[in-house]
Amino acid sequence: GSHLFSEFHIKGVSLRNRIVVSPMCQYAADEGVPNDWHLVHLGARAVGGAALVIAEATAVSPEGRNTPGCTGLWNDAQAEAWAPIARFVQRHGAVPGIQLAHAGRKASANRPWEGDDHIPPGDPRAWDPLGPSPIAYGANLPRVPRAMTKDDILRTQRDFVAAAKRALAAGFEWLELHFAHGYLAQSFLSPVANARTDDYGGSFENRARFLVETLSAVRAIWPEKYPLAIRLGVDDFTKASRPLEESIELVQKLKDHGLDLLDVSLGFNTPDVSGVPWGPSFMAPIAQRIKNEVAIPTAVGWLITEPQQADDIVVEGQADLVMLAHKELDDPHFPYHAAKALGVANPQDVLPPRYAHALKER
Ligand SMILES: CC(=O)[C@H]1CCCN(Cc2ccccc2)C1
Repeated sequence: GSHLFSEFHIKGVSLRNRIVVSPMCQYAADEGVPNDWHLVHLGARAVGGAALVIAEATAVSPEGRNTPGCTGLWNDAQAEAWAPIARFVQRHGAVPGIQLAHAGRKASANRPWEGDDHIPPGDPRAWDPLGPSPIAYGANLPRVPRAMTKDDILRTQRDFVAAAKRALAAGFEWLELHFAHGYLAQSFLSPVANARTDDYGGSFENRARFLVETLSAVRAIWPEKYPLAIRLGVDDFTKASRPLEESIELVQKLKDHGLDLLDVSLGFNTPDVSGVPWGPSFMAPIAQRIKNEVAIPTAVGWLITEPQQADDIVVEGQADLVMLAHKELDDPHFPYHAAKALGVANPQDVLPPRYAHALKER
Protein backbone atom coordinates (compact mmCIF):
# COMPACT_ATOMS: atom_id res chain seq x y z
CA GLY A 1 0.00 0.00 0.00
CA SER A 2 0.91 3.68 0.16
CA HIS A 3 3.74 4.80 2.36
CA LEU A 4 5.87 7.91 2.77
CA PHE A 5 8.09 7.10 -0.21
CA SER A 6 5.39 6.00 -2.65
CA GLU A 7 4.50 8.25 -5.57
CA PHE A 8 1.30 10.30 -5.55
CA HIS A 9 -0.51 11.19 -8.78
CA ILE A 10 -3.13 13.92 -8.77
CA LYS A 11 -4.58 15.55 -11.88
CA GLY A 12 -1.58 15.89 -14.30
CA VAL A 13 1.04 16.05 -11.57
CA SER A 14 3.22 13.29 -10.05
CA LEU A 15 4.86 13.63 -6.63
CA ARG A 16 7.95 11.50 -6.02
CA ASN A 17 7.00 10.92 -2.38
CA ARG A 18 4.46 12.16 0.25
CA ILE A 19 6.67 14.80 1.87
CA VAL A 20 5.56 18.41 1.35
CA VAL A 21 7.36 21.58 2.42
CA SER A 22 4.50 23.48 4.04
CA PRO A 23 4.21 27.19 3.15
CA MET A 24 6.27 29.15 5.68
CA CYS A 25 6.36 32.94 5.86
CA GLN A 26 9.91 34.22 5.46
CA TYR A 27 9.14 37.94 5.92
CA ALA A 28 12.10 38.58 3.59
CA ALA A 29 10.47 40.44 0.69
CA ASP A 30 10.54 44.14 -0.18
CA GLU A 31 7.28 45.42 -1.67
CA GLY A 32 6.25 41.80 -2.03
CA VAL A 33 9.07 40.89 -4.44
CA PRO A 34 10.79 37.54 -3.71
CA ASN A 35 14.58 37.45 -3.89
CA ASP A 36 17.64 35.23 -3.43
CA TRP A 37 16.53 34.38 0.10
CA HIS A 38 13.38 32.72 -1.24
CA LEU A 39 15.36 30.98 -4.02
CA VAL A 40 17.86 29.48 -1.56
CA HIS A 41 15.24 28.74 1.12
CA LEU A 42 12.85 26.91 -1.23
CA GLY A 43 15.53 25.56 -3.60
CA ALA A 44 17.43 23.85 -0.80
CA ARG A 45 14.30 21.93 0.23
CA ALA A 46 13.64 20.77 -3.33
CA VAL A 47 17.26 19.57 -3.46
CA GLY A 48 16.68 17.88 -0.10
CA GLY A 49 14.14 15.54 -1.68
CA ALA A 50 10.69 16.89 -0.83
CA ALA A 51 8.06 16.03 -3.46
CA LEU A 52 6.18 19.34 -3.34
CA VAL A 53 7.57 22.67 -2.19
CA ILE A 54 4.85 25.24 -1.50
CA ALA A 55 6.00 28.86 -1.34
CA GLU A 56 4.78 30.94 1.61
CA ALA A 57 1.45 32.75 2.00
CA THR A 58 1.71 35.20 -0.90
CA ALA A 59 -0.62 38.16 -0.82
CA VAL A 60 -3.10 38.80 -3.63
CA SER A 61 -3.03 42.53 -2.78
CA PRO A 62 -0.76 44.80 -0.71
CA GLU A 63 -3.29 45.01 2.14
CA GLY A 64 -3.54 41.21 2.13
CA ARG A 65 -0.03 40.78 3.52
CA ASN A 66 0.48 39.66 7.12
CA THR A 67 3.50 41.94 7.43
CA PRO A 68 5.38 44.45 5.24
CA GLY A 69 7.94 41.68 4.58
CA CYS A 70 5.50 39.22 3.01
CA THR A 71 5.60 38.21 -0.65
CA GLY A 72 2.97 39.10 -3.21
CA LEU A 73 1.56 38.21 -6.60
CA TRP A 74 -0.40 41.39 -7.07
CA ASN A 75 1.86 42.64 -9.86
CA ASP A 76 3.89 41.33 -12.81
CA ALA A 77 7.30 42.31 -11.34
CA GLN A 78 6.59 39.89 -8.46
CA ALA A 79 5.53 37.17 -10.91
CA GLU A 80 8.77 37.64 -12.88
CA ALA A 81 10.82 37.37 -9.68
CA TRP A 82 9.03 34.13 -8.74
CA ALA A 83 9.79 32.48 -12.12
CA PRO A 84 13.43 31.42 -11.48
CA ILE A 85 12.41 30.12 -8.06
CA ALA A 86 9.61 27.94 -9.44
CA ARG A 87 11.94 26.78 -12.23
CA PHE A 88 14.75 25.76 -9.84
CA VAL A 89 12.32 23.75 -7.68
CA GLN A 90 10.89 22.02 -10.74
CA ARG A 91 14.33 21.25 -12.20
CA HIS A 92 15.33 19.45 -9.01
CA GLY A 93 12.42 17.06 -9.04
CA ALA A 94 9.92 18.75 -6.77
CA VAL A 95 6.57 20.21 -7.79
CA PRO A 96 6.62 24.03 -7.35
CA GLY A 97 3.57 25.24 -5.44
CA ILE A 98 2.46 28.52 -3.95
CA GLN A 99 -0.13 29.56 -1.36
CA LEU A 100 -2.28 32.60 -2.25
CA ALA A 101 -3.43 34.55 0.77
CA HIS A 102 -5.21 37.53 2.22
CA ALA A 103 -4.58 38.12 5.92
CA GLY A 104 -7.80 40.08 6.47
CA ARG A 105 -8.13 41.51 9.95
CA LYS A 106 -4.79 39.99 11.00
CA ALA A 107 -2.94 42.07 8.37
CA SER A 108 -0.54 44.97 8.95
CA ALA A 109 1.51 43.23 11.65
CA ASN A 110 5.14 43.08 12.73
CA ARG A 111 7.33 40.05 12.02
CA PRO A 112 7.12 37.37 14.74
CA TRP A 113 10.58 38.21 16.15
CA GLU A 114 9.77 41.93 15.99
CA GLY A 115 6.57 41.77 18.10
CA ASP A 116 4.14 39.59 16.09
CA ASP A 117 1.57 42.35 16.76
CA HIS A 118 -0.39 44.95 14.81
CA ILE A 119 1.78 47.88 13.70
CA PRO A 120 0.36 50.99 15.42
CA PRO A 121 -2.05 52.83 13.06
CA GLY A 122 0.05 56.00 13.03
CA ASP A 123 3.19 54.14 11.89
CA PRO A 124 3.98 54.80 8.18
CA ARG A 125 4.47 51.05 7.69
CA ALA A 126 0.87 50.30 8.75
CA TRP A 127 -2.24 49.98 6.62
CA ASP A 128 -5.92 49.41 7.40
CA PRO A 129 -6.87 45.76 7.90
CA LEU A 130 -10.05 44.57 6.15
CA GLY A 131 -12.57 42.03 7.42
CA PRO A 132 -16.14 40.80 7.04
CA SER A 133 -17.24 42.89 10.04
CA PRO A 134 -15.78 45.55 12.37
CA ILE A 135 -14.74 42.86 14.88
CA ALA A 136 -11.11 42.66 16.02
CA TYR A 137 -9.27 39.34 16.48
CA GLY A 138 -7.92 40.63 19.82
CA ALA A 139 -4.77 39.86 21.85
CA ASN A 140 -1.69 40.85 19.81
CA LEU A 141 -3.86 41.81 16.82
CA PRO A 142 -6.38 44.22 18.36
CA ARG A 143 -7.08 46.57 15.43
CA VAL A 144 -10.73 46.71 14.38
CA PRO A 145 -10.89 45.96 10.63
CA ARG A 146 -12.86 48.02 8.15
CA ALA A 147 -15.98 46.05 7.20
CA MET A 148 -15.72 45.09 3.52
CA THR A 149 -18.26 46.47 1.09
CA LYS A 150 -19.64 44.31 -1.72
CA ASP A 151 -17.16 46.10 -4.00
CA ASP A 152 -14.28 45.20 -1.64
CA ILE A 153 -15.40 41.56 -1.82
CA LEU A 154 -15.63 41.53 -5.61
CA ARG A 155 -12.24 43.29 -5.92
CA THR A 156 -10.59 40.81 -3.55
CA GLN A 157 -12.01 37.86 -5.46
CA ARG A 158 -10.68 39.37 -8.67
CA ASP A 159 -7.31 39.79 -6.91
CA PHE A 160 -7.24 36.05 -6.15
CA VAL A 161 -7.99 35.28 -9.81
CA ALA A 162 -5.33 37.70 -11.10
CA ALA A 163 -2.74 36.34 -8.66
CA ALA A 164 -3.54 32.77 -9.75
CA LYS A 165 -2.97 33.74 -13.39
CA ARG A 166 0.39 35.26 -12.42
CA ALA A 167 1.30 32.12 -10.46
CA LEU A 168 0.66 30.08 -13.61
CA ALA A 169 2.75 32.48 -15.70
CA ALA A 170 5.56 32.23 -13.12
CA GLY A 171 5.68 28.43 -13.57
CA PHE A 172 3.87 27.17 -10.47
CA GLU A 173 2.08 23.82 -10.94
CA TRP A 174 0.22 23.61 -7.61
CA LEU A 175 -2.00 26.27 -6.07
CA GLU A 176 -3.23 26.40 -2.47
CA LEU A 177 -5.70 29.07 -1.40
CA HIS A 178 -5.24 30.12 2.21
CA PHE A 179 -8.67 29.64 3.80
CA ALA A 180 -7.34 28.99 7.34
CA HIS A 181 -5.72 30.54 10.43
CA GLY A 182 -8.22 33.33 11.01
CA TYR A 183 -7.29 35.17 7.82
CA LEU A 184 -9.79 36.74 5.47
CA ALA A 185 -11.55 33.69 3.98
CA GLN A 186 -11.56 31.83 7.30
CA SER A 187 -13.02 34.87 9.03
CA PHE A 188 -15.96 35.02 6.61
CA LEU A 189 -16.80 31.44 7.61
CA SER A 190 -16.53 32.16 11.34
CA PRO A 191 -19.59 33.45 13.25
CA VAL A 192 -17.26 35.04 15.83
CA ALA A 193 -15.67 37.19 13.11
CA ASN A 194 -18.50 37.57 10.62
CA ALA A 195 -21.63 39.41 11.80
CA ARG A 196 -22.74 40.51 8.34
CA THR A 197 -26.44 40.81 7.62
CA ASP A 198 -26.10 40.67 3.82
CA ASP A 199 -25.75 37.47 1.77
CA TYR A 200 -22.17 36.96 3.04
CA GLY A 201 -23.20 36.53 6.68
CA GLY A 202 -25.58 34.66 8.96
CA SER A 203 -26.46 31.21 7.59
CA PHE A 204 -23.82 28.60 6.80
CA GLU A 205 -24.53 29.10 3.08
CA ASN A 206 -23.91 32.83 3.43
CA ARG A 207 -20.77 32.45 5.57
CA ALA A 208 -19.41 29.95 3.06
CA ARG A 209 -20.21 32.13 0.07
CA PHE A 210 -16.90 34.04 -0.09
CA LEU A 211 -14.95 30.78 0.02
CA VAL A 212 -17.09 28.97 -2.57
CA GLU A 213 -17.17 31.95 -4.96
CA THR A 214 -13.42 32.55 -4.66
CA LEU A 215 -12.54 28.89 -5.21
CA SER A 216 -14.88 28.71 -8.21
CA ALA A 217 -13.45 31.88 -9.76
CA VAL A 218 -9.88 30.60 -9.43
CA ARG A 219 -10.84 27.12 -10.67
CA ALA A 220 -12.25 28.68 -13.83
CA ILE A 221 -8.80 29.97 -14.84
CA TRP A 222 -6.46 27.43 -13.16
CA PRO A 223 -5.58 24.62 -15.64
CA GLU A 224 -7.37 21.32 -15.04
CA LYS A 225 -4.00 19.50 -15.26
CA TYR A 226 -2.70 21.30 -12.14
CA PRO A 227 -4.08 20.65 -8.64
CA LEU A 228 -6.09 23.34 -6.90
CA ALA A 229 -6.05 22.93 -3.10
CA ILE A 230 -7.12 24.97 -0.11
CA ARG A 231 -5.82 25.07 3.43
CA LEU A 232 -8.93 25.20 5.63
CA GLY A 233 -9.24 25.65 9.39
CA VAL A 234 -11.69 22.81 10.00
CA ASP A 235 -12.07 23.56 13.71
CA ASP A 236 -11.18 26.22 16.28
CA PHE A 237 -11.61 23.80 19.17
CA THR A 238 -13.59 26.43 21.07
CA LYS A 239 -17.19 26.43 22.29
CA ALA A 240 -18.11 29.21 19.84
CA SER A 241 -16.45 27.50 16.89
CA ARG A 242 -18.37 25.88 14.09
CA PRO A 243 -18.45 22.11 14.57
CA LEU A 244 -16.30 19.92 12.41
CA GLU A 245 -19.50 18.69 10.72
CA GLU A 246 -20.06 22.14 9.18
CA SER A 247 -16.51 22.16 7.84
CA ILE A 248 -17.03 18.72 6.30
CA GLU A 249 -20.18 20.00 4.60
CA LEU A 250 -18.15 22.92 3.26
CA VAL A 251 -15.41 20.63 1.91
CA GLN A 252 -18.03 18.58 0.06
CA LYS A 253 -19.44 21.77 -1.46
CA LEU A 254 -15.95 22.97 -2.45
CA LYS A 255 -15.18 19.55 -3.97
CA ASP A 256 -18.32 19.96 -6.09
CA HIS A 257 -16.85 23.30 -7.23
CA GLY A 258 -13.51 21.81 -8.30
CA LEU A 259 -11.38 21.43 -5.16
CA ASP A 260 -8.77 18.72 -5.76
CA LEU A 261 -7.25 18.33 -2.28
CA LEU A 262 -7.81 19.61 1.23
CA ASP A 263 -4.92 20.73 3.41
CA VAL A 264 -6.34 20.32 6.92
CA SER A 265 -5.55 22.97 9.50
CA LEU A 266 -7.00 25.05 12.36
CA GLY A 267 -9.32 28.02 12.39
CA PHE A 268 -7.51 30.30 14.84
CA ASN A 269 -10.37 32.79 14.74
CA THR A 270 -9.88 33.65 18.42
CA PRO A 271 -6.79 33.93 20.62
CA ASP A 272 -8.28 31.19 22.84
CA VAL A 273 -6.39 28.03 21.89
CA SER A 274 -6.97 26.33 25.25
CA GLY A 275 -9.15 23.69 23.62
CA VAL A 276 -6.68 22.65 20.94
CA PRO A 277 -5.64 19.00 21.53
CA TRP A 278 -1.95 19.66 20.79
CA GLY A 279 0.22 16.59 20.36
CA PRO A 280 2.20 14.66 17.74
CA SER A 281 0.11 14.29 14.55
CA PHE A 282 -2.95 15.55 16.43
CA MET A 283 -4.76 16.65 13.26
CA ALA A 284 -4.24 13.34 11.43
CA PRO A 285 -7.42 11.65 12.75
CA ILE A 286 -9.45 14.67 11.64
CA ALA A 287 -7.83 14.54 8.20
CA GLN A 288 -8.77 10.85 8.01
CA ARG A 289 -12.39 11.59 8.84
CA ILE A 290 -12.61 14.25 6.10
CA LYS A 291 -10.74 12.07 3.61
CA ASN A 292 -13.21 9.24 4.22
CA GLU A 293 -16.46 11.21 4.50
CA VAL A 294 -15.83 13.50 1.54
CA ALA A 295 -13.69 11.07 -0.51
CA ILE A 296 -11.12 13.77 -1.24
CA PRO A 297 -7.30 13.60 -1.03
CA THR A 298 -5.97 15.29 2.09
CA ALA A 299 -2.74 16.78 3.36
CA VAL A 300 -2.06 17.29 7.04
CA GLY A 301 0.60 18.99 9.12
CA TRP A 302 1.09 20.12 12.71
CA LEU A 303 3.69 18.58 15.04
CA ILE A 304 4.97 15.98 12.58
CA THR A 305 8.71 15.65 13.10
CA GLU A 306 9.73 11.99 12.99
CA PRO A 307 10.02 9.66 9.94
CA GLN A 308 7.90 6.94 11.54
CA GLN A 309 5.20 9.48 12.45
CA ALA A 310 5.04 10.69 8.84
CA ASP A 311 5.04 7.16 7.43
CA ASP A 312 2.28 6.05 9.83
CA ILE A 313 -0.03 8.86 8.63
CA VAL A 314 0.27 7.66 5.02
CA VAL A 315 0.27 3.92 5.76
CA GLU A 316 -2.86 4.24 7.92
CA GLY A 317 -4.61 6.27 5.23
CA GLN A 318 -5.08 9.29 7.50
CA ALA A 319 -3.78 11.61 4.76
CA ASP A 320 -2.17 11.37 1.33
CA LEU A 321 0.48 14.02 1.97
CA VAL A 322 2.40 15.12 5.05
CA MET A 323 3.07 18.85 5.46
CA LEU A 324 6.33 19.67 7.24
CA ALA A 325 7.15 23.21 8.33
CA HIS A 326 9.46 23.55 11.34
CA LYS A 327 10.98 20.13 10.66
CA GLU A 328 12.03 21.31 7.18
CA LEU A 329 13.65 24.38 8.72
CA ASP A 330 15.47 22.11 11.15
CA ASP A 331 16.49 19.70 8.40
CA PRO A 332 16.16 20.47 4.65
CA HIS A 333 17.43 16.92 4.00
CA PHE A 334 14.67 15.34 6.11
CA PRO A 335 13.51 13.22 3.13
CA TYR A 336 17.00 11.73 2.82
CA HIS A 337 17.28 11.14 6.58
CA ALA A 338 13.75 9.71 6.68
CA ALA A 339 14.55 7.33 3.80
CA LYS A 340 17.54 6.06 5.76
CA ALA A 341 15.53 5.74 9.00
CA LEU A 342 12.72 3.88 7.25
CA GLY A 343 15.07 1.44 5.53
CA VAL A 344 14.39 2.61 1.97
CA ALA A 345 16.88 1.11 -0.50
CA ASN A 346 19.54 3.56 -1.73
CA PRO A 347 18.26 6.44 0.40
CA GLN A 348 20.87 8.77 -1.11
CA ASP A 349 18.93 8.60 -4.40
CA VAL A 350 16.36 10.90 -2.78
CA LEU A 351 18.98 13.60 -3.39
CA PRO A 352 20.30 14.86 -6.77
CA PRO A 353 22.86 12.59 -8.52
CA ARG A 354 25.79 14.89 -7.70
CA TYR A 355 25.02 14.51 -3.97
CA ALA A 356 23.84 10.88 -4.16
CA HIS A 357 27.03 9.67 -5.80
CA ALA A 358 29.17 11.24 -3.09
CA LEU A 359 26.96 9.98 -0.29
CA LYS A 360 26.49 6.42 -1.57
CA GLU A 361 27.40 4.07 1.26
CA ARG A 362 30.79 2.74 0.40
C1 LIG B 1 0.41 32.76 7.07
C2 LIG B 1 0.34 31.64 8.04
O1 LIG B 1 -0.55 30.80 7.98
C3 LIG B 1 1.40 31.51 9.11
C4 LIG B 1 1.84 32.82 9.70
C5 LIG B 1 2.90 32.60 10.78
C6 LIG B 1 2.47 31.56 11.82
N1 LIG B 1 2.01 30.33 11.17
C7 LIG B 1 1.67 29.24 12.11
C8 LIG B 1 0.55 29.63 13.05
C9 LIG B 1 -0.76 29.55 12.65
C10 LIG B 1 -1.76 29.95 13.51
C11 LIG B 1 -1.45 30.41 14.77
C12 LIG B 1 -0.13 30.49 15.18
C13 LIG B 1 0.89 30.10 14.32
C14 LIG B 1 0.93 30.55 10.21
